[in-house]
Parts: sequence; structure tokens; C-alpha cells
Amino acid sequence: MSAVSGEGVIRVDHGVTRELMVAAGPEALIAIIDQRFESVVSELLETQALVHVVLTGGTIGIGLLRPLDGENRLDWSRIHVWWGDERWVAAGHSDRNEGQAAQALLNRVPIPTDNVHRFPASDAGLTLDQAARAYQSELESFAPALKRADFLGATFNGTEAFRTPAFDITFLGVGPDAHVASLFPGLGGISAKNASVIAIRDSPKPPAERLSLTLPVINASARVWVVAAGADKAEAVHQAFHASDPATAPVSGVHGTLETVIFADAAAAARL
Ligand SMILES: O=C1O[C@H](COP(=O)(O)O)[C@@H](O)[C@H](O)[C@H]1O
Repeated sequence: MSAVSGEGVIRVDHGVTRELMVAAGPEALIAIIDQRFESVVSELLETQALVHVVLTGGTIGIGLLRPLDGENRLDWSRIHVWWGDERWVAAGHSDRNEGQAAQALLNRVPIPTDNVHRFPASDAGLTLDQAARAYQSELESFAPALKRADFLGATFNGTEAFRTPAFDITFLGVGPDAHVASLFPGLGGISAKNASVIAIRDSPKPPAERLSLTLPVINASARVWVVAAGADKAEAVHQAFHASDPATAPVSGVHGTLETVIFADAAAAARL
């Protein structure tokens, strides 16, 4: 497959259809992602009361937020934002994904405070496990208001383990090691099924302690959009299409119920 600027390519591997969107470089990539985001969210807001979006940290994950909705087209009062993962550091620490997102986007758009669902920070008076449960409870609190088709009631050993909104769009960055959110290759978190949110204590990428959504929650999303730029992501993007074991390549295990799109710049798509 050739990687041509702006080209969309459908690949079918391992039973999941994944779409590839390629742009020449990071700036062109961000323009493509933002245009699609604004168009999809605008359409959704015509037919549903609320739109739930999961944001990601990382270079492109934060970069795409800076120019987003520069023309104030979106009705932010009906958009809820969540995060796929968070670093376990104090509020205000520059490593916090939510703080980076606030600077890049949330501080300049009219989004109500109640619509911004941050993970607890390490100085909030909770243990890491309590913080994971608190975020799971926040997710649960949104499920009853939704139609049955719009939330996931996940069962584990025959009983309902958790409920979570089925997000409309979930953004995921991907690491050079193919991790998504804070689900890393070779670690137990990638196979967690009995919780929507887990505590991570052994992240190979600092900080070691993190909070992360689990794979069942991510995969209940209507749209999963993986974003990647740079030559160091080429192997991970290749694995998104060709690997078959999420335990060793977590990015290969994510998908949306409606669509799964890998947005990559030419350098990140170079191995396809
Ligand atoms: O630590 C994290 O890393 C990934 C990818 O980040 P990048 O800088 O290599 O693009 C990100 O998706 C995740 O949210 C974040 O916590």
C-alpha cells in the first residue's frame, strides 16, 4: 500500500475493518482530524442531546486540540469530555493530560465545568485504587440516563461488572511500543475485563503510576480514532493493521462499533 497525502484506505485484518487516513506531515494530519471531528460532532448534535468524547494525551493527541473549533461552530454545552488515561501526579503538574488539554482547548471554549470529566489527581486525598473506582463511578452515573443501546453493561463471571457510556468518539495516541491509553504490552492491564478503569503501577513510560480505561470500555465506543505522527510510530502503526495479539501490541486490539480509523502522517505510515 502506498501512503499518499490525504488518501483514505480500507484494510480488513483479523475481522476488524480499519480505515487509514494519511497526511504528509503532523500539521496536515491535525487539519484532517479536526475537520472530521467538527463534521461528525456537528452531525451527531443534530440527532442526539449529548456527545461523549474521550481525549488522549501525547504529541498529536494534544496537538490536535490547539486549532480545534477555531471558528466556534460546536455547541460545547452538549459535549462531554473524558480521558482515556491519566498520569498519577498532583493537580497542576505539567504531566497531567487534562491540564495539557485545558491549555490547548478547554480553557478557550465555552464548555461547562460539569461536562469535563477529569481523572482525580494524586493530591486529591484518594489512593490510586480509590481514584480508579471514583472514575468508574463517574462513568456509571452517566449510563442510566442513556438508552440501552448507548451504554455498555459489561458482565464478568455472569454478573454485571460495570456500566459505561458508549462514547461517540474515542481518541487514542499510540506509543512506539504500541501502547494505547495506559495499556502497555506485556502488562496485565490490557486483559482487564472486570472494571472500566484500572490503576497502573508499572508503566514503563514515566510516571509509573497511572489510571486507564480498559479495553472493553474503549471498544464500546462508536468511533475509535488512533492518532500517530513521526517515524518512531511506524512500527506501531504497522502493528495496528497486522498484529493479532493485543497483549503484545495493544493498538491491534482497539476498535469502534461503527468505525476504527488510524490517522497517520507519512512517516508513521511508512511501513504500510
Ligand atoms: O503517556 C502517554 O503516551 C501516549 C502516546 O504519547 P506520544 O507522546 O508518544 O504521542 C498517549 O496516548 C497517552 O495518553 C499518554 O498518557
